Amino acid sequence: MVYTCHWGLVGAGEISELFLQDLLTVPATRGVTDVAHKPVAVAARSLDRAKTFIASHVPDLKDSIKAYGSYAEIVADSTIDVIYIGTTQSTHYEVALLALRAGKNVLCEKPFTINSKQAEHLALVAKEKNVFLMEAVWTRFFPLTIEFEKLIHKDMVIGPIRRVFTDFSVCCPADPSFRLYNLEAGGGALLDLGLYALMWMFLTCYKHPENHRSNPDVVKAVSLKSPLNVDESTAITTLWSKPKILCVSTCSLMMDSPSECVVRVQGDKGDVIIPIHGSRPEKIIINLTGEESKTLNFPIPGQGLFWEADAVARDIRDGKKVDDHYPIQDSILSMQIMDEVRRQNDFKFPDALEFVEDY
Ligand SMILES: NC(=O)C1=CN([C@@H]2O[C@H](COP(=O)(O)OP(=O)(O)OC[C@H]3O[C@@H](n4cnc5c(N)ncnc54)[C@H](OP(=O)(O)O)[C@@H]3O)[C@@H](O)[C@H]2O)C=CC1
Ligand SMILES: O=C1OC[C@@H](O)[C@H](O)[C@H]1O
Repeated sequence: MVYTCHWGLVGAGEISELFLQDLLTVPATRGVTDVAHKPVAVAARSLDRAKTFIASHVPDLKDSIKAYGSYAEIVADSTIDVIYIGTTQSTHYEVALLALRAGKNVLCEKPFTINSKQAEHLALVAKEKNVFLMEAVWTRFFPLTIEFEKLIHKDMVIGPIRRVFTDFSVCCPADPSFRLYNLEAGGGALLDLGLYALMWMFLTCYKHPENHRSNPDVVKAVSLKSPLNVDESTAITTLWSKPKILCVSTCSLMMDSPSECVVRVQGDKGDVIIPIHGSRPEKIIINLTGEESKTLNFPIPGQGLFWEADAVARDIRDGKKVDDHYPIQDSILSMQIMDEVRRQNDFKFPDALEFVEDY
């Protein structure tokens, strides 16, 4: 039997539109037959904005998707199984608390929060309320990513891993009206883009079978600040002593990632490379010493946000409170590493953003 997951979308911005379009694609087009999705409602900070969002992006559904003019209203809607938070990161903590306290399951856009204390608090509230909580790091759920993990860890195609380079950079207009250059919106390269570079580090080093999900032994980082006070470029070196891997992860708002390679994993027998296509990689290249280069293709039939939505639907169907593939503990560690990078570089957000309730 097909399980249909009922979604409520919070925030009527860019990513909510892409997420909504992906919820509406037919699951069978990506080979999925066990779960389906139904968007039930969209909330914005004004009713007009929510209505305009629905009417302009999904005019055919304007009578079947509800519009709410406040986030408090949507989290009280009993027909919704899970709330998707697509607001700016400056608000994730506050909006997720609102939804969790209303007893709702939550999928919250990346970066999960501003700091790790907020992330820990959300995990605690989700546990108390016995609801599901996950950070929406969509790329983790791509078939490409799952194959990448299998190739390097299970199949060990390149033998023992020695060194890893990961990057995610996007050339952005240096303008505070753009959220990535705006400190008040939780901007900067690290939280928004560095998170992807750290994701590949997590998959390669943290999830290495010999690492047993231990923290890195060393985290050393340098950041270049913009006059607007956000980090424009950051480089993070991590050392993982159990599998004996050195990893360099970089991010920048000043230039795009080199298209030929955002991830390079070097092992004794060769390299595994992922070239980038925006934030939606579609190829894995395997270069083994003395052999012809091999390219594996993973076309994305849509935006690619539906794979994380499918995983959430299965988790909710099965009564899980944490996703096995991306447990909340990994989001907390990711935020802890970013806290440490910011501490080493004296990079603080305004107090109102760093705020954590006593818990
Ligand atoms: N997974 C992915 O590929 C991507 C993820 N993201 C993540 O999604 C989130 C939103 O990004 P994006 O959609 O590009 O951003 P937008 O600026 O397009 O939308 C952000 C939304 O946040 C809401 N919001 C609530 N409070 C505030 C506030 N105080 N200031 C500004 N906006 C507020 C607004 O909602 P309202 O409509 O209610 O007014 C607005 O629609 C970010 O955390 C980003 O990192 C972004 C791009 C890609
Ligand atoms: O998550 C993201 O991925 C793509 C980027 O362009 C965007 O700014 C970021 O939020």
